[in-house]
Amino acid sequence: MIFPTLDDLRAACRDLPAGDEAAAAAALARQAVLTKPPGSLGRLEDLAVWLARWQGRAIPKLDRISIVVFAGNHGVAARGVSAFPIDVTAQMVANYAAGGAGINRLAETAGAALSVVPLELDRPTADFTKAPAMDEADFLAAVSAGYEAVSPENDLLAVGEMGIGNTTAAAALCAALLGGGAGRWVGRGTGVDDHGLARKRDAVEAGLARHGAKVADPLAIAAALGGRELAAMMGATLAARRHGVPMLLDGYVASAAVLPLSRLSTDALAHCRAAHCSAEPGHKALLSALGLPPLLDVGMRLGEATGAAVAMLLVRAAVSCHAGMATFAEAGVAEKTS
Ligand SMILES: Cc1cc2ncn([C@H]3O[C@H](COP(=O)(O)O)[C@@H](O)[C@H]3O)c2cc1C
Ligand SMILES: O=C(O)c1cccnc1
Repeated sequence: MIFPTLDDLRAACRDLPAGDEAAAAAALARQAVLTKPPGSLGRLEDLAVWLARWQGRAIPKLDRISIVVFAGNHGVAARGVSAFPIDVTAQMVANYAAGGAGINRLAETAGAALSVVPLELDRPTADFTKAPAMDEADFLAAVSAGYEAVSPENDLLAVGEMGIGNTTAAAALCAALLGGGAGRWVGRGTGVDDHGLARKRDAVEAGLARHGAKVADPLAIAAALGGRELAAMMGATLAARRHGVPMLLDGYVASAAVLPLSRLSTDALAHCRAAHCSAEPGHKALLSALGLPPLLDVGMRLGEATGAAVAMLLVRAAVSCHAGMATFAEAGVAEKTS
């Protein structure tokens, strides 16, 4: 296990490696001489420079793109906070293996290798309204599993999740670490009705009442209110940073999972871009708290890294232009005069 103690994990969150400034500068310089008015490719230009910085290459490549989906089960689901039964988590893991889920199709479309990591599905976390969702050992095992799922060889990574009840865990994390009350962070998830929404709000409020005193310690909050798949996404995001792998953040749940990391170290998510803004209403405020404007806003609210997979198409477009366009000199095109 890569993090046997919380202190090991805390140490790994300090002194995070910076990106490659020279590669980023070279990419920026190249953008300035490609045959287009400066800045005319908008955020595609930023994506090319961002990839260059974290890959350490002036001309980034996208030969190895990976998507890892972590699955976990939640004790709080027993409180009627999801529109679907808890068994759906394991059933969807089988669906991933059979190739029938949304992320199977979108990973293939994006040219990404998909792997799925189920995390003790037959042992749901504790109901966080009654006890911490995970004890320290459970939490560290999940963070370690996430860290170990990331290969340093990746050119680009996204992580996603499957876990019935996890939009309630995500809302509880946001409410604890960002404030504003349960109502600001709770949404309909898989599509709960008004009664379900009220049960979610009650659960989040009960979780805050029980564990809110731990807010000074983001890792304690992640263990008390989160879930195994959220902890694993946090571990994977830390691994990507330490290995210099650029990453696309998926939806509300994936973004909430990395919030504790950003509370531990202000620039911990410098290697990340937000793929999209989920239709889950708290996501917009969460992304703004993380300082990460979304690339897309197309009403998706599926999780599974599906939003990130769609944004990979935009990243591929960015690299195709950056690597393949002619410069003014190469094409004999006159440069800007005023
Ligand atoms: C068939 C199905 C496939 C999914 N794939 C992702 N989710 C998404 O919905 C769940 C969170 O919503 P809630 O908090 O309301 O349970 C997570 O599993 C998430 O990944 C799914 C949900 C369902 C039902
Ligand atoms: O945006 C998400 O991550 C999300 C939204 C609804 C259900 N599951 C995940």
